[in-house]
Amino acid sequence: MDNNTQPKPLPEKVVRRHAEMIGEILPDFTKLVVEEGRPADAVLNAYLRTHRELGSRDRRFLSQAIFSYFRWYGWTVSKLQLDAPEAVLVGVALDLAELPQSFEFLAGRCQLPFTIEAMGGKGIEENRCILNERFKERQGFEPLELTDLVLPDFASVVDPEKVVPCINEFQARPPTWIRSRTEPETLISALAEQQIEGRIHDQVPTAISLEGGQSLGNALSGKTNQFVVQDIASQCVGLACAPQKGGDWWDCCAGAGGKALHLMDLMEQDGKVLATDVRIPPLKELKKRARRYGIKNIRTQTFNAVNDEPFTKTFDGVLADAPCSGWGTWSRNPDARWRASKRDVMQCASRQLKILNNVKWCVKPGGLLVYAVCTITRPETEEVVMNFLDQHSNFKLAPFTNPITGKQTNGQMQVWPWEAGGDGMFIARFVRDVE
Ligand SMILES: C[S@@+](CC[C@H](N)C(=O)[O-])C[C@H]1O[C@@H](n2cnc3c(N)ncnc32)[C@H](O)[C@@H]1O
Repeated sequence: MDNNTQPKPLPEKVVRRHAEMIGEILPDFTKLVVEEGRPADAVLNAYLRTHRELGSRDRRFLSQAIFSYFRWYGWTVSKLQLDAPEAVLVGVALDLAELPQSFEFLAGRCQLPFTIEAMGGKGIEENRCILNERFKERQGFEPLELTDLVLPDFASVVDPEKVVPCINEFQARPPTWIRSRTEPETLISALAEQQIEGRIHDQVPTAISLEGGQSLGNALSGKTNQFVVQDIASQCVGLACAPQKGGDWWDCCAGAGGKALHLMDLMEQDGKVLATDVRIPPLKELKKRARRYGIKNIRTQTFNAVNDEPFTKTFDGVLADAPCSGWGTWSRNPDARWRASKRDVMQCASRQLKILNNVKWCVKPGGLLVYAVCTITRPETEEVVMNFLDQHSNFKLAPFTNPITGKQTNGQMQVWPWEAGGDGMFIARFVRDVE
């Protein structure tokens, strides 16, 4: 969409339909997401697949409504016990600086004790005070606290000093990041032609951010093999691996291959990557993506990194981008926090250590083992590293440059969500003794 033109007003029957949809679908969505633990984007996509009659403005409306609803659910539903339409409305008002037409219409039908206005851009603390003031006469009212926006156990597994800044960060949608596979300026110019502002990161010249929600397919059509959508924190993992040209790497939890593709690009296609995962569908997707990007030397294979016998072959580097609690991605997936638990964190930590213990056999003497998780909990980050080092005296932390700050690490780094405006991510790099 051309950002300089005002969107055309929607016909009343459309905004009426939007308002009705909220009451119809939100109760089921809430059950599926909060009680049955299904990701909101998967639930929404499944709904859209069975409702082909919905067009792009309906999809935009639903996406905004649902993500704002889950982002502020801890205040609106858990604490204030608002019904779905009111909770959606307050959530959207907290997120946006201007209420879109369908939400204005919804406001006319809601039973709030005050006239709702857009509150986005004011800051969470100010908005918390405003809402406390507005709802204080409600029966059973308890003041809203920042910590209502995460689960009660949050502070017991995250560095206490980081609790407030993390919650602040989770309440806003981060930019979309792409990794440029060409001169980044080429992409910046192509985006500018579509009135989209792309910004190159100060320290990571291949990382470009754009405001979230832009359709890249249209803006960069014709250039789709020249960039990869990849969060800045995820790009840091490949940079920490720093594979040498001609290198032989194993990406043992490769998924759809965001990092495997990056490793090949960093080696300028001169090298090879074995990409394994316990699930077949993401590996098929990886193969498709590699073909689209013209990347040849990635071989895929299923492998259970916890239980399967490690290969007898050794590699220059092994990357374990391990399954984790995902708490670093809560700004992008605001619903995920409502099905999180400390128990899950502890189970993830135990599985992560098992993966490292299993795949370490495949690191060449003098080779690298890189551990990455998109989370911010201590049990899955520094404690996994401590336990691994305690158990394996032939591995040491291998210092590397923090790609975001340009400063030297001691071999491990936590990317906090506010540091780069992306996901939270932890990276540790070990080197195996030469013997
Ligand atoms: C954080 S994701 C990997 C993302 C991927 N590296 C990327 O950059 O796109 C973790 C992956 O680990 C896989 N996984 C989970 N348990 C596993 C296991 N026991 N062995 C191997 N892979 C596993 C999941 O299927 C998931 O694809």
